Amino acid sequence: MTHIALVGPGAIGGTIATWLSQDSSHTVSVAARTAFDGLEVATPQGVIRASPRVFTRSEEAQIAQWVLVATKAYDSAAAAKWFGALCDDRTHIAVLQNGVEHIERFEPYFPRERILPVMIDCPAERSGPGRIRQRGAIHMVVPESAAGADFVDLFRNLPLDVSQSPDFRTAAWRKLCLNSAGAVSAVTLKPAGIVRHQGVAALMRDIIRECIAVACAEGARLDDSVADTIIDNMRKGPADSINSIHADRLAGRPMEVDARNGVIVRLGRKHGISTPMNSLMVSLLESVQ
Ligand SMILES: NC(=O)C1=CN([C@@H]2O[C@H](COP(=O)(O)OP(=O)(O)OC[C@H]3O[C@@H](n4cnc5c(N)ncnc54)[C@H](OP(=O)(O)O)[C@@H]3O)[C@@H](O)[C@H]2O)C=CC1
Ligand SMILES: CC(C)(CO)C(=O)C(=O)O
Repeated sequence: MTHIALVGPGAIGGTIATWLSQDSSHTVSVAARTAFDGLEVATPQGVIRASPRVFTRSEEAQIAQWVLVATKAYDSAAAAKWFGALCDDRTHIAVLQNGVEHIERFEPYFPRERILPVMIDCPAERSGPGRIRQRGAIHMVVPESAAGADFVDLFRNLPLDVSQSPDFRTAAWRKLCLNSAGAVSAVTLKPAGIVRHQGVAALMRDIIRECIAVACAEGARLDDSVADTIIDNMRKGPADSINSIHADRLAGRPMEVDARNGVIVRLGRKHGISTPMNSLMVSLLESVQ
């Protein structure tokens, strides 16, 4: 029996906690900021439900073997406040967030060697506390390592695609390419179908190409064809899909501007790569925060 604690039961955290709860060889508990009754996720395979133990105070927490953090990047310091109550010296932390700085966000609070970064690709939208629509398949990639193998094993009985990669850096940057373009939806308040406008697709391609240039300077292995592949896939996807930074703006929450576009500008500057389109997205989104 593996005890897994999930911190941040929103669109991603709620979906993953509900899936993990379908496997009776785990006990799943949830550290929440806002209390709720039960989880219900409309998945492509049908509706799944779970009633994990939900707590909002650290006095109610128990030590877990795995702590899965799925808060927004800007809530990382607050999420880390749970670690004292959830972790002992054997606990591993898995960071299910977008961006390329999973470890950097949590190493001020936890031993670096027990932090596992997770690239998660899963379009999920929260309609209310504990109510989520999982619009597509879940893919997760972790670095090849003993902890990575353990993490993959948590999902062995579930229909999720979870794998280890010898080149996690490339997987994370490839995902950031997609997310960098998602800023356009947050700026315009238009769902994913806006990519079908030719001028917008061209703008998104430019944003992604800047991301690719910085990714390569950081050691990822991506070429310019990634931009066309991402735009083609977005065009084929559902037009009404709302990405998570767009959802944040609609809900009046802070946005992951720094984790998704700011990081491209910051690291671009470090390598002498100019990133005007990502700078523009950062300025526009910061101006409406
Ligand atoms: N949604 C998506 O489709 C995808 C999102 N991602 C990434 O996954 C990460 C999570 O995104 P997403 O699930 O959309 O975000 P949500 O805003 O839906 O969920 C975040 C959750 O974290 C909770 N939270 C915040 N602070 C704390 C805290 N201190 N303790 C406990 N819980 C806390 C929030 O509480 P409250 O309920 O009070 O708001 C909320 O339930 C982000 O990095 C995002 O970029 C990656 C792939 C796809
Ligand atoms: C674009 C998407 C849905 C892909 O998983 C995502 O990462 C997000 O909404 O933040």
